[in-house]
Amino acid sequence: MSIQRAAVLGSGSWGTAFAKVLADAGTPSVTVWSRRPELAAAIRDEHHNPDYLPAMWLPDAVTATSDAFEAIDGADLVVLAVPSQTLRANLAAWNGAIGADATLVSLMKGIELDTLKRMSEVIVEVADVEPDRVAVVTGPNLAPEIAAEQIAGTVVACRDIGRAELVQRAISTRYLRPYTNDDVVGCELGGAVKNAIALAYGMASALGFGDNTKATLITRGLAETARLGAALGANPMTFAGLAGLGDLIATCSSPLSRNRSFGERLGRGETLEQAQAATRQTAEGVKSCLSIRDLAHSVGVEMPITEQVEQVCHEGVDPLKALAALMARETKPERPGVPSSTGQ
Ligand SMILES: NC(=O)C1=CN([C@@H]2O[C@H](COP(=O)(O)OP(=O)(O)OC[C@H]3O[C@@H](n4cnc5c(N)ncnc54)[C@H](OP(=O)(O)O)[C@@H]3O)[C@@H](O)[C@H]2O)C=CC1
Ligand SMILES: O=C(CO)COP(=O)(O)O
Repeated sequence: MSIQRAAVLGSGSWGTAFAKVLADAGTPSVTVWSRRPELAAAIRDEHHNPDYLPAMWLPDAVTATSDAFEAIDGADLVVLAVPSQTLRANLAAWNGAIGADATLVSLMKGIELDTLKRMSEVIVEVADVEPDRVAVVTGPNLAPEIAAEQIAGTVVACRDIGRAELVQRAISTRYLRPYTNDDVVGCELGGAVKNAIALAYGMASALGFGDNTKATLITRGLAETARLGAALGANPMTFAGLAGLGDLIATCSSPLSRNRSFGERLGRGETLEQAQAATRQTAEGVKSCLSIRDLAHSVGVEMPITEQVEQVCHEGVDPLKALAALMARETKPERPGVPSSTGQ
């Protein structure tokens, strides 16, 4: 069995690059939904997206429309690529359009404000589908690099491994190698939390801190991600994989990352409003640091880096003071609760 017709809902950087991946992997028909008719026309008629990925040319199998119902009609794969905080309203507007057997794929890396739900949970609730029908694609996948066909790995997470394999086949190309995983919780948390950590990394980088600082942020950022994951039932090994460490490294170290770049702006002294005004694309960590912090509190988990990122973004705390606050925390074992090594 293979995917014959895919709908990609969202024509930003990742939605558009993902449409190319699907077509390059052999999907005969890929329809992108763009909320702006002029952008849908550019993708459909000129085979490129001048606003997000002007250097990328799309295969003939990719077309576009500004009518979401037209995109979804008959699709056996429905890919969601809108900002995390608008997903609920977007999906509600498309209610009833998604076919009874279609597989739904989330590309989004955020946690919903207020409900504290992961994106797959929002999809299950609003589209009223079984969790087994929802897959998550996540990993070190900066859209401009994928668009340029630079080699990368990714993860397709789904509770139903047969469905994960279906999506795996649908996006397997000479430049993208997908692995399956049944740990949806861990994969989604890895993708969401790395955005908050990349904001911290960007701040530290703009403040002139060096590689020791950056390595510490990455490593301790992963530690707090894994702590949250453990409390929410994720497999700890997921965080050592592409959806955890892999994505965290790519996002923190790349100047292409919107989250890291946003953090750099804050580190240079811009206010949240100034940084937002200068940024057109989605930096998910800016809002998700709030929901991740609240999610951690709800299960009694400490996430000091995420908490300080929230303080800088939403309470106007000076990034240098946030770093000082992290350093002033009580000293503790590297892995609290894990028995000491008995090796000599
Ligand atoms: N870019 C990347 O490298 C990667 C991104 N992701 C994740 O994918 C998700 C989508 O990101 P990405 O494509 O990069 O984001 P972009 O910011 O590049 O694009 C956002 C898209 O969503 C649309 N949009 C904005 N607001 C709304 C709304 N209220 N209702 C409906 N559509 C809206 C935009 O339309 P318009 O152009 O009209 O504003 C645009 O098509 C995010 O969760 C991100 O974390 C995951 C992996 C890689
Ligand atoms: O998720 C991404 C890479 O895997 C993209 O990161 P940014 O949203 O920070 O650009």
